[in-house]
Formats: sequence, structure tokens, C-alpha cells
Amino acid sequence: MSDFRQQALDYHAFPKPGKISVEMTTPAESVKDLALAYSPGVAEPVREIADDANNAYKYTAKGNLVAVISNGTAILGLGNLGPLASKPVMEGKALLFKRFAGIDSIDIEVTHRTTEEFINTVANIADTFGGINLEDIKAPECFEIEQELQKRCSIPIFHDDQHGTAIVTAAGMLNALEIQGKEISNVTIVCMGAGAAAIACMELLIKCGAQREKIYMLDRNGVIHTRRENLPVHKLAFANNTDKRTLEDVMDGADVFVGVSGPDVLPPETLKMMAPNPVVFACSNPDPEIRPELAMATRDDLIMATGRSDYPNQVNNVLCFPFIFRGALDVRATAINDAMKVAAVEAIRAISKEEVPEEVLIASQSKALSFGRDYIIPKPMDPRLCSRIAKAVGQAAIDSGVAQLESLPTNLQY
Ligand SMILES: NC(=O)C1=CN([C@@H]2O[C@H](COP(=O)(O)OP(=O)(O)OC[C@H]3O[C@@H](n4cnc5c(N)ncnc54)[C@H](OP(=O)(O)O)[C@@H]3O)[C@@H](O)[C@H]2O)C=CC1
Ligand SMILES: CC(=O)C(=O)O
Ligand SMILES: [Mg+2]
Repeated sequence: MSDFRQQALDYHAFPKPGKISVEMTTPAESVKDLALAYSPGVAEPVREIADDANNAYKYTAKGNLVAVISNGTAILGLGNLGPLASKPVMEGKALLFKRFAGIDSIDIEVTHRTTEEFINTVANIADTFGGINLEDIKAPECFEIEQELQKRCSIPIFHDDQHGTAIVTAAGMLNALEIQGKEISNVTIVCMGAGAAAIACMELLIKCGAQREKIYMLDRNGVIHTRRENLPVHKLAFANNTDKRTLEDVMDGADVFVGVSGPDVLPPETLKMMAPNPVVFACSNPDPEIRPELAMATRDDLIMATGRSDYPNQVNNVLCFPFIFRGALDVRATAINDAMKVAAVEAIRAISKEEVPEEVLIASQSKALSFGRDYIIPKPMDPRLCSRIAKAVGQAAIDSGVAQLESLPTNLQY
């Protein structure tokens, strides 16, 4: 067994199996404590909440609690391995919520027969939480699930693989294009993958100025074009009126490659075909569409990003989901809307251009980091992410009318 594989398994097995636990926040030592915490004292907040549901934010953990919910149908780029196998990833997301944004989070893996059954299960438990982060649910079911839950629930429902990924991709892409001296409105974009992450990334890039006609999206059957039959509706929106059919056809002269598909699908010979100064986001996890070493050895004019922590330029939704939920929870937002997403994009972009604090250099084992080819986007452990993104998102929620509080709380702990 490789060293790293064993280390990863040990990390998950010790000192206790798993990565998260539940802690008490009030004393429970004496008879008096128990009388307050449980019977008879607990009846008082019960009555208050029965009178007014908003009191759940005052007397329970709801307001700082996010459920990470999956059915395991698209676990990273590993595929449909079922709900239980997704648990390490979902515990990981819960760990990241706590570590980076102080949000208590619990993972829930749902076994279901139909999409409707999944939706009913989540809708029926939604009131327990301040927000729901849907994770690793494959397309096309993820679209119906998110839309239906948003209709049925009064808390933010956010499919991280769609919107978290799109927000970080947009922030990184706008910065990378700026460094490469290219305008988003002029670039030709190849998107490998046509699922949850791909559709949301391309839709947000279009909102940021990219032209739909200049986007070529591919799935396992090659380029998605207008003459392909039986395209599902989410792919139809990206059907390009083109004679190009293969990855090579569309990569010839392309400025941007976004990979949200699977491992090793971008051969070096194809990378060579791109226009000068290209941007390559190979974001499939854990194994990217092309390994950075290979890409950098193939040409030296590219900006390269992956979804991984162990290379420069980590384009990964970890830079978004803890902080966008922090902002949403802080103002009791009922939804996460486009205004909040754009606020997150801008906040992430801005931090990338500022001086990097010493603690971030130490945590990322870097001697120096400054805006440029190898630093297009902040490091996840940058403490500015929480305060800056959360405040921008909270304010956007207030301004766009989805916050239940009228202003940002004054006692924020970050
Ligand atoms: N860095 C990050 O932050 C994130 C990265 N990702 C990565 O993106 C990938 C997709 O995730 P997600 O969108 O949630 O999953 P989905 O199951 O919703 O979509 C997967 C898509 O990838 C396509 N695909 C898979 N393998 C290949 C291949 N060999 N060649 C061409 N297309 C392929 C599928 O094609 P078809 O439609 O034909 O089946 C499908 O369109 C994963 O690797 C995941 O790790 C996802 C979210 C965040
Ligand atoms: C990062 C992530 O959410 C994924 O790869 O699915
Ligand atoms: Mg995911």
C-alpha cells in the first residue's frame, strides 16, 4: 500500500473513526442543569417555538446548523458509489464548514428509490437546519431536486457542486484571464463534462460576460451540438451549432479549458493545440483531467489550476460553501440568490489581489504568494475569506430582499 494511501486511511481511522463529532454547549452536571436542559425546563422553549417558529433560532442550534446531504450518485469524480461510500466526503464538507466558518454541520446520506422519494425525505427534515448543502448528486436529477426543494423549503438550499464550483471557477477564471491579457467576452471555452458542475460553471461564466456561442461542451459522446438527438434539456442549452465533433476539433485555438468530468481525459498533444496563453482548469477530483506536471511540461504559457490542495491554484468549492452559508445564516436568508453568488465571486477575486498574510504562507508552506500565474485565487486557510465573503453575501441578501434580518449582526465573531 502506498504511503499516502495509508496516511489517508489512518487520518480517517484515528484517533476516532471519522472526522466530526457533536459537542455540548451548555452545562449538564447537576440536577439543576438537567432540570433546565431536559424535563421540565425544556418545555419552555418548546412552547415558545410552537407559538412562533422563529424562536427556533433563539432557543435551538438551528441558526448555525447546516446539513450536508447526498445520495452518493456523483462522489467527486469517482462516480455513483452509493450513499454510504459518500460519507467520508460529506463528513469532510462538515469539517470544512466548522474549520473555516464556525458552522456546525452534520452529514446525511440518503438511500432512495425515486427522485421524488429523495426530495420528500429532505423536505421533511429541512426545518431542523438553518440551511441545506446538497452534495455529489449527479445530473440531471440534481437540477429537479434543488429546484423542488427550493420551492418547498424556507431555508437556503444550495447544490454545492453546481453553484459553489461555479462561483470559485468564475472568480479564478476572471483573474486568470486578466493575467493572460484576455477578455472573457472574446474567449473560446471548452468545457469537458456536461453535468452538475459544468452546466452551473458555464451559466455563471455567461453571466460574467462569456458568449454562449463560443462555449463548446463535451460529454462522454463528444461535442454537444445542435444535430445531436435526444439531448436532455440541461445539455440542450449548450448545444452548439457547429460541425466540430471531437475534443481535438474544439481545442484547436481554444483559450480556455474547464474540466469537470473525469481523470486524464486531456492528452498533452491536445493541450498543445490551444491558443497562446491558455487557461486550463482541470478540476476533476481527486484526479484531474490532466496532471499539472504533464501540462506544465507540455507548454509554459498556460495558467493551470486543479481542484486539489497539493498544487498551486486550487479551484475548489471549499473557497465558497463555508463562507456563502456563513453570510446566509448571519442574516437568516431564506435563499441563496444570484446577487449573493455574484457578491461571493467579487469578494474572492478581490482577496486574491491583496497581500497574503504570513499565517497563510506558513499554512500553505509557501515562501511568497502574490497575484499572478501561480496564485490566481486565495488559499482556503486564508482567514479573510470568512469575514469578507460572509459580509458581502449577507449584505447582498439584505439588499436583494431575501434576508429575515434588516442589517448585519453587530456581534459577528470574525
Ligand atoms: N473542483 C471542484 O470544486 C469540483 C469538481 N467537480 C468535479 O467535476 C466532476 C463532475 O462532477 P459533477 O458535475 O458533480 O458530476 P455529474 O455526474 O453531474 O456530471 C459528470 C459529467 O462528466 C461527464 N464525464 C464523465 N467522465 C467523462 C469522460 N471521461 N469524458 C467526457 N465526459 C465525462 C459526464 O458525461 P455524461 O453526461 O455523458 O455522462 C457528465 O456530463 C467530478 O470529477 C468532480 O470531482 C465537481 C464539483 C466541484
Ligand atoms: C470538490 C467537490 O465538491 C467535488 O469534486 O465533487
Ligand atoms: Mg462535490
